[in-house]
Amino acid sequence: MGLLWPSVALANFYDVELAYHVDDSLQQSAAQVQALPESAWRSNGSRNLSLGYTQAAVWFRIRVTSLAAFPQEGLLEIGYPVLGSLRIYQTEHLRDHTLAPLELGAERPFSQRLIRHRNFVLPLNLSSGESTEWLVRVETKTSMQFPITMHDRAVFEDEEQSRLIAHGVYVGVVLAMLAYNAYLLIALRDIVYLWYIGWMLTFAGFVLTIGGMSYQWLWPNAPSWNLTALPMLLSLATLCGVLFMSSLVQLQAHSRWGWRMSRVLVALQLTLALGALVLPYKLAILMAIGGAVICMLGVMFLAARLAVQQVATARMFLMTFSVVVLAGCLLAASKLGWLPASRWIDHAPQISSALEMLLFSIVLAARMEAERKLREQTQRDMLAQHVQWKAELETKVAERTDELKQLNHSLAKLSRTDALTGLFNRRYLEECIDTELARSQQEGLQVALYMVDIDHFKRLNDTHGHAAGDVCLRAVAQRLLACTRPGQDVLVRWGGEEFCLVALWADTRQAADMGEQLRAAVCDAYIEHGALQMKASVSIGLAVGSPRTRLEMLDLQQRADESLYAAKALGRNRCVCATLPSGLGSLLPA
Ligand SMILES: Nc1nc2c(ncn2[C@@H]2O[C@H](COP(=O)(O)OP(=O)(O)OP(=O)(O)O)[C@@H](O)[C@H]2O)c(=O)[nH]1
Repeated sequence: MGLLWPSVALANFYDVELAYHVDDSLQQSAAQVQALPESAWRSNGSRNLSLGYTQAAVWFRIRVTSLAAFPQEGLLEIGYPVLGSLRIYQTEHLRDHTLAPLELGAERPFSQRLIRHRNFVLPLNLSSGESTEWLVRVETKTSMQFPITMHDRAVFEDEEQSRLIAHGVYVGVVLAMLAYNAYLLIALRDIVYLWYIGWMLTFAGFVLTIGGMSYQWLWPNAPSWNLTALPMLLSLATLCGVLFMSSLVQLQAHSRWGWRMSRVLVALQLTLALGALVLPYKLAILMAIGGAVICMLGVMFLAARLAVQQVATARMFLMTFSVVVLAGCLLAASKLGWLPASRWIDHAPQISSALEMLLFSIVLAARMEAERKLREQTQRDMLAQHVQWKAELETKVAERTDELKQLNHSLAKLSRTDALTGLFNRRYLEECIDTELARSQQEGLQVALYMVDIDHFKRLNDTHGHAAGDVCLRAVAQRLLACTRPGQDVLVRWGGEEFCLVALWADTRQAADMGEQLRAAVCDAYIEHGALQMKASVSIGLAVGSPRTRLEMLDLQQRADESLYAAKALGRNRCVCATLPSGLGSLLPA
């Protein structure tokens, strides 16, 4: 710290008196001012006079007496670099009218300065006990502040090194933060970094301009721009600050009216920034300061509201922003004389804004981290949701598949079943033929194929009605089914009043016995339909053989058909077997 802030005790080698006189007419000459009585001069004992904004010319009288016991090489520093026009006279030279006054000021090019420094610095060499007096006429559009310091030249140069290091550190921090955030802006494409960069640039520009550094280093030959830049940079910095805060805390998402209010503040600052180009400096800077104060209060109010609503970034913003506000208050208190002057306080804008930039970077990093965590959590939630949905979908698909299977099964069953009798249909028999052929061959059994036809069914239908016919069909089907061996014989409704049975037997006799059983089962008992009692009989054509192929099976079926015709021709209610040695003939009488 000793390096940056060396002691100023050497200033005590000089006795400095400062007084001022206000020339409202703007016409008084240096000689007239010098001739003024002592009562025309005012002084409050301070070396830092602040007279606010004035149209008048103010004459400052500086008396310096060396207290040192040896000759002193000194420098007089007027520490307010934005003063517009200074005309400096050394009183002992006033009688010599050939000597022109020294002209300085922010309205003149930087190159006119005696010593190239952001403040106005004059060399002042005094021998032991020697006194000198200076008259400085100041006219300025800025506030009339006149802080003076007498320095020992060696100490001043030493201190200047420290100041340059401090400025260098500040500019270095700003540049590093700019580069870092420009990288983040490009990498993350998050607009908040653009406003942050804008705020850093304009705020650092404002701090450097008010400290005279911009004029010295950036635009030394543009004195009028220097005055325009100050209010403009202040308004632009405030504008970027509002946009940064609004984007950082996602104001639009959290508070509609807060967001609208921030847009109003932005519009105000934009107007003020453009106004700085055309308005007189005094009006522009006062409006810019007013606008900045309004925005600062507005932004803190909005951040505080969101902080109360537990918005984490708003709380972080509020804490960080308080640092700058505190620095601003310290600076103001110091300028108003409420606090003793201190180099720390003089550099408060630089220190606080550098600190602010660092802290906001931490806030942005914390925000990035929070967003990363949120993104990861969202991904985890989505993954869990996805897994759950997948499981639910799989369960549903399995359920639907089961239902479809059952439906298919039912459909298949339906497509193979006769709706009236409940027996299998002809299609089912088609499907079974291969199995039956294979089984007969494996087990060495003969295939017996029975074609069963109800006798005079048309007459029954015509006599008792179609419904009675249906009842008869169902009863015959059940009686035939009762004669079959479950799981072995295949009985189907062939069509109309006709049935077909395929059964495997060891020999023709067994097959013929079954034919007789079928015939007898049908005609043995009445079929009842309400009060009606019907008698039914069937004719059966039987063919027995050992078919190996579907074609041979078809042949067997044709022979059974022929037997059926024969049974009908022989008088019905009988079973005729095609393979009996006696050829087509009645097995049993009706
Ligand atoms: N009620 C009813 N009648 C049917 C059904 N399918 C066919 N029929 C009738 O069955 C009768 C068959 O008559 P036919 O082919 O002349 O035979 P049939 O009268 O039994 O004479 P034979 O066979 O020579 O003894 C027709 O009248 C058909 O309308 C059915 O599902 N229900």
